[in-house]
Amino acid sequence: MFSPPEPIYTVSGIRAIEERAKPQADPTLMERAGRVAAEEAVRLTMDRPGTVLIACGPGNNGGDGFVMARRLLQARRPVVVAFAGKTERLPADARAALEAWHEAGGETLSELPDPPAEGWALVVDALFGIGLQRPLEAPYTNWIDTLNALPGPRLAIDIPSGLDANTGRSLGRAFRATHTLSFIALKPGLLTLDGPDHAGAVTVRTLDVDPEALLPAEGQRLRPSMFREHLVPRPFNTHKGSFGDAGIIGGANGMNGAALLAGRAALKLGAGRIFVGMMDRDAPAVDLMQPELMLRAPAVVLDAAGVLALGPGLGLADEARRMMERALPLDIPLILDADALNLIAEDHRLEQICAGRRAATILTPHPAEAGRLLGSDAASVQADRLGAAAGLARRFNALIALKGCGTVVAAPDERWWINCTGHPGMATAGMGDVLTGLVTALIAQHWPLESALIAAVHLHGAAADRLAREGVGPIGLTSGEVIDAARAVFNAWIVQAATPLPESA
Ligand SMILES: NC(=O)C1=CN([C@@H]2O[C@H](COP(=O)(O)OP(=O)(O)OC[C@H]3O[C@@H](n4cnc5c(N)ncnc54)[C@H](OP(=O)(O)O)[C@@H]3O)[C@@H](O)[C@H]2O)[C@@H](O)CC1
Ligand SMILES: [K+]
Repeated sequence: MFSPPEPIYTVSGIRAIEERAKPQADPTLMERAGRVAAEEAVRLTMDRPGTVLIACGPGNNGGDGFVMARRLLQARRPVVVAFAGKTERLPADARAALEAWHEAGGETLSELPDPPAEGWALVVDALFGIGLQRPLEAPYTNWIDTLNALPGPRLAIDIPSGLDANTGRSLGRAFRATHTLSFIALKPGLLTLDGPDHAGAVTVRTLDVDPEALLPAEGQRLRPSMFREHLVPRPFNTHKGSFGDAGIIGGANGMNGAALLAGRAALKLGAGRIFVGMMDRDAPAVDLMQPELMLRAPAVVLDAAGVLALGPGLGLADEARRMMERALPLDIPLILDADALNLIAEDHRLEQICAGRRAATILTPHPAEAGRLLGSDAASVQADRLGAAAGLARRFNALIALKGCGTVVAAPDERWWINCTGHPGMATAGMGDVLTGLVTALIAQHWPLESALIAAVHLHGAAADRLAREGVGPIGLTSGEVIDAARAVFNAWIVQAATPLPESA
């Protein structure tokens, strides 16, 4: 549960580590990679006797495949190698690996063979790794289509072929793995955008290299250990005033529910008092499902809140714009989502006030909102989620949570994290409002902003994961259900955090 955060490196980072590790590496990194890949193949085929198919490509990813094949052959596992490249164009290490495979008695085919009657025990993709430069074309796309159509377990070596290791974008076509064995460290592309749909279960083998000793982590996979120090039981001698005054402003006509969901999430994650300012003058005066919430006029909430979230169902009317003009200069932390972001995107003056704020700001855009803020569009944001999140963090001097598959959190000082909790059932109405409420609650309870955002993002997904495990969703999951589950997961974390670590940890 509290395992350390895992470093993530982009391709240039991995290359830099490789350069530094290579001179001392004996056996070579490729030898090590092929060996651990063979071990993984043995593990995956423990109860599946039969032949392993390895598809090898024109670079060092293919070289890993040749070493793997040799190791499996030496372990008396039947293995077939298909090589989609030219021997004379292979890089030196990969060519040596191919020669060693031939010397060990192995053969290479130049086309993918038909599967045996009983099917392949395992299909291995060693076509392309982090050296992929451009969208794949025929014949590689045909190879990948054929491999993807094969039943049974499919193992990708380092990264599924066709996936951009930096962005997670499928370039033309990408291998769909059930398992990915990645070397040295995680790459962002495994964790965000199309990555999780293609990588399956990801395992990292460091190849006896300590990446962080050679290059500080560029990013990190989000883990509860990063905010463990704040997961502490409440002292007995406290009262509701000890846990902060959270304000939520939104809930325009037709969107009352968005503000209520955010308020309920803030309540159930422990904020002391929650003021919900409804933009809709005809909104109910009380949330009958959650009468603990104090529904007030938005102007009252502006004055009452120690931390303020603007956006859930805020709308784009002039009153909403005026509310933003009053809220942005306040000297309290602000969480901006949904229409608060859209208003900033369409009003240069609001944008400037927001970027120049002295107090802390958090923006939680989805890709379309991020696109509007950056003056681009959702597709451009998705083409480089890390870059978009980092760009927004710099532009607004704010913490950013760019939502979507593999939410990217970015800080203005260039640090970033990728979250891996959550599932597609979360793509439903109100889910962003709940996240807003969770972040607001933690800040109300005096968590440092960065920890609050990271914890809320992780918790949001972990709550949905817990529900899915219990049979609630993924499809049809509602955001209201996530609120109750978030409360349960959060309290469980606090109990676990108080449990002493075993001696060996
Ligand atoms: N880093 C490490 O520490 C370690 C790395 N190791 C392994 O090395 C892998 C990286 O190897 P790599 O650099 O040779 O790149 P790789 O992915 O095999 O592809 C390059 C080849 O593909 C070609 N090519 C590219 N795009 C193409 C396209 N769209 N369509 C067609 N061709 C395309 C490109 O040709 P070109 O672009 O020049 O035409 C070149 O021939 C890494 O993922 C890991 O598995 C481990 O051995 C040990 C530790
Ligand atoms: K691969």
